[in-house]
Amino acid sequence: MAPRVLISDKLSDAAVQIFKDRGIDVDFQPDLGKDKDKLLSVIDQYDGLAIRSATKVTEKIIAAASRLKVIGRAGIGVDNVDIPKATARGIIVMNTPFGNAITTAEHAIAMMFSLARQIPAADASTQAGKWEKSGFMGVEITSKTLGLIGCGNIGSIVADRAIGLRMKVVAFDPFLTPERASILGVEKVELDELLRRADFITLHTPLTDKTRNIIDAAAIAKMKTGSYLINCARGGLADEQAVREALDSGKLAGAGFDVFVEEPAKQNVLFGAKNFVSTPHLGASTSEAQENVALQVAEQMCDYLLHGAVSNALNMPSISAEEAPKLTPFVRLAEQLGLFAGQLTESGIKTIRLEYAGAVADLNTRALTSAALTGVLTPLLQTVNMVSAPVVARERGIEVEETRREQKGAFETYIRLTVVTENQERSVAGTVFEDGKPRIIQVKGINMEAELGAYMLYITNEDKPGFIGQLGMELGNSGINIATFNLGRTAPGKDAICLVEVDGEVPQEVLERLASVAHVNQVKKLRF
Ligand SMILES: NC(=O)c1ccc[n+]([C@@H]2O[C@H](COP(=O)([O-])OP(=O)(O)OC[C@H]3O[C@@H](n4cnc5c(N)ncnc54)[C@H](O)[C@@H]3O)[C@@H](O)[C@H]2O)c1
Ligand SMILES: O=C(O)CC[C@@H](O)C(=O)O
Repeated sequence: MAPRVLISDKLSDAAVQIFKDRGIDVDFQPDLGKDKDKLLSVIDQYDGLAIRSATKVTEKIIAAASRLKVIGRAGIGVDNVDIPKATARGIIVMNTPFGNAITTAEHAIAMMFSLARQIPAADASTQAGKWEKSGFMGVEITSKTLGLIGCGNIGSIVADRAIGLRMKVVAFDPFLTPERASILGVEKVELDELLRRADFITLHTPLTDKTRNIIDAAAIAKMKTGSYLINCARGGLADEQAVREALDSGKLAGAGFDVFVEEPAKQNVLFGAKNFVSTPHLGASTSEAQENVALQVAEQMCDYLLHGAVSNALNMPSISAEEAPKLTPFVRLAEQLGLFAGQLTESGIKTIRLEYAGAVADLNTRALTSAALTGVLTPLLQTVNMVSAPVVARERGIEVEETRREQKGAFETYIRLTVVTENQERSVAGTVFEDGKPRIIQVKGINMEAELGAYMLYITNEDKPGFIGQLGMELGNSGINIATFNLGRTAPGKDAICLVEVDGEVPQEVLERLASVAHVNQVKKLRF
């Protein structure tokens, strides 16, 4: 069955076409996202949800989204998605980090000109027939200092445009390296210095605990009298009440906001203030940007739903479309190793160790580790997947270790997984042969070569004559057909391990009879 995607916000039609062309069943209901109850009632029918900012993907929506695998945000900010809850449910959240950056940077520059020349107020006055030529004295931008708070994708483009306008640009961004600042032609400064020196300040950070109200009354007090403030990033970066007071007192000569603490902003303390210019979250609203983000999100969601390729996910390492086919058999192997160890683990897990040797070490081992963790945790939790497994492991205090190395041994490439519990340490290793099928090559240090089927028996025993015959007879007498049989031992007459693939479920009473066969130490059924 083709995956089903719901587009619940106003996305460019280009996205719909991409989904259709790639064989995905798509429902385009651009206003559905605003109707929380309706969304809640239909979300369980979809594998993918494509949104902009109007759809709020809350904990409740995520809880009801039993089939959902991916949420695609056509845009940058994902503050309308409960990412921790999505992650816990194994749902990938992806965005399109570059598609609307130029457009948003241009909006910030447009705001700067609007403020410098009071264009909106002058326009309203002129169209009202007032011709107030002396009422709208402006300021020149050339040679003024622009202070960027946040110098990532959008901030850097704003810097580039501002330098083109012959402005001096200073930037406060703790993650901006001096090298990058020098490439961009901006001066990296601390916040206080920026506040003190800038004629125009523009905000380009996400809204976090650190950036909320980064422009508050105390920050405004440090700014130049007659300076300007622009916010085209997120409502809440500036304290709206404090900005209003600064506009009223003339401390700020103007402020331009595209984003508000509460959106849609039908009322706001800033409305009506002198030289306050506002737009209704239009930063990303150009046909070019909307086409870009719609195409990109649709492609990314299709790549994931159809091929498992992951790009621009906020809660999962990237797997390129090119890499996905190479990775797939190793993902299966890693998950099988995890399932194997997870089903044999009965006490609290302290550490899960992954060792990648040979060619597999050059692949995306973060994704493989996620797959292995999924396998280990599935017998305990059932609903865990590659997105949620690393978080679940962390929450449970499980230490995850990963090592990679070149391999010169018998197998060209292999993965070894070790689970350390309070009581013991158990390792299982596997490889992928040329046929693309995963094989188990070592269990607890004992070499063997076993393909895992859906129904397996794991038996540990002493290596004694007659054991195999007795085991086969017991299974045969119970009507259970053996599909494959694999043995390994430490040394003749010593510890041995037997992996038997059977054609169906083995009832409990048969397991008990097998456990009582002479020389058997342990019998456990495993499912893959
Ligand atoms: N108005 C709109 O329609 C619109 C459109 C696109 C993006 N946005 C918003 O614009 C903002 C920036 O987007 P971006 O693509 O440039 O993001 P980005 O992640 O590329 O850049 C953000 C920058 O902020 C910096 N930063 C983080 N914490 C900081 C702090 N405490 N102080 C200073 N800098 C800090 C980061 O180091 C990073 O360089 C986001 O909030 C995004 O949601 C708004
Ligand atoms: O979708 C929009 O119109 C706004 C997008 C913008 O806020 C973003 O973070 O990308």
